[in-house]
Amino acid sequence: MSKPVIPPAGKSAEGDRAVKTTSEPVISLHGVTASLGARTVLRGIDLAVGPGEVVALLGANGSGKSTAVRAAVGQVPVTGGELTLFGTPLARFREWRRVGYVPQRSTAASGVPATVREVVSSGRLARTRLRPLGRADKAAVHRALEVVGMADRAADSVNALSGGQHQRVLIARALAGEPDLLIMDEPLTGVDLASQQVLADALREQTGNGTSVLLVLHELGPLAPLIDRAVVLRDGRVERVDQPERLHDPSCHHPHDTDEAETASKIETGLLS
Ligand SMILES: Nc1ncnc2c1ncn2[C@@H]1O[C@H](COP(=O)(O)OP(=O)(O)OP(=O)(O)O)[C@@H](O)[C@H]1O
Repeated sequence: MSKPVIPPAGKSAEGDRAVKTTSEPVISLHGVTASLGARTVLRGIDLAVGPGEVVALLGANGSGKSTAVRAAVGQVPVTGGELTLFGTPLARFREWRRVGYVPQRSTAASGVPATVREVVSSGRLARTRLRPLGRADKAAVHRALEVVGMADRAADSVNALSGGQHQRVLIARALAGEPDLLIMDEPLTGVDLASQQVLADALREQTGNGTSVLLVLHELGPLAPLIDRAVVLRDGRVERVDQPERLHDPSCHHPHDTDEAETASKIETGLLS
């Protein structure tokens, strides 16, 4: 199998677009099935994210979005179909430093009094192994903290943060690893609108450098312009795939085009039925 082409940091937008159309997906699910307990949750998911692409997983509560991304990072066993990361079947994939994962609303606190900087630094572990953080590692940690607007809280205990601030720290931890693929499960939950815009700007910068993003969302919000494709799940299957940027482009709308407006609004909520 040929090696995937990942554009280097600082690559031009034109170059990224060219790579998008020609390279193999950084993540690919084909007919993927998965069960939780006795319940079949994924019933044959097809999904692919190319280099530099941003794909949103939408759908009603319980449609299988979290299960799909958890399967992609090996947290839920796949019972059928094919799942590859960077062209390698999941079972043989070892390059986890290339993947940044932000789980669904969880806390950065562990009972152990860690500082914000320590938690974000742990995002470099897969790169540094057990070596102390070098200058480049510290710079990446600082930059990730700045990107999410938490640099001034670096020395604070994570136990002293609000829910939305925890979320920003977890996003910074994923960004600190400078991943080629960022997988985020509802990163906007509990994050105020201004911070959502900060995250949108951060993601735009990451994707400009060639990072691919797969994220679970309930609302596109400020991320809408970044999203190349919205994959809507329903009852463990892909119900439809849309291009929200086109749907949100006012030039694409006609005042009387109520069907399209209605579809756009349903995609916005992820409750397309
Ligand atoms: N541990 C579990 N055991 C059995 N069933 C589960 C388990 N966790 C989740 N489920 C079920 O799997 C289905 C899909 O859950 P999942 O969390 O993937 O949905 P989701 O689309 O991410 O939902 P939400 O928007 O509410 O986060 C749901 O019907 C849920 O009840």
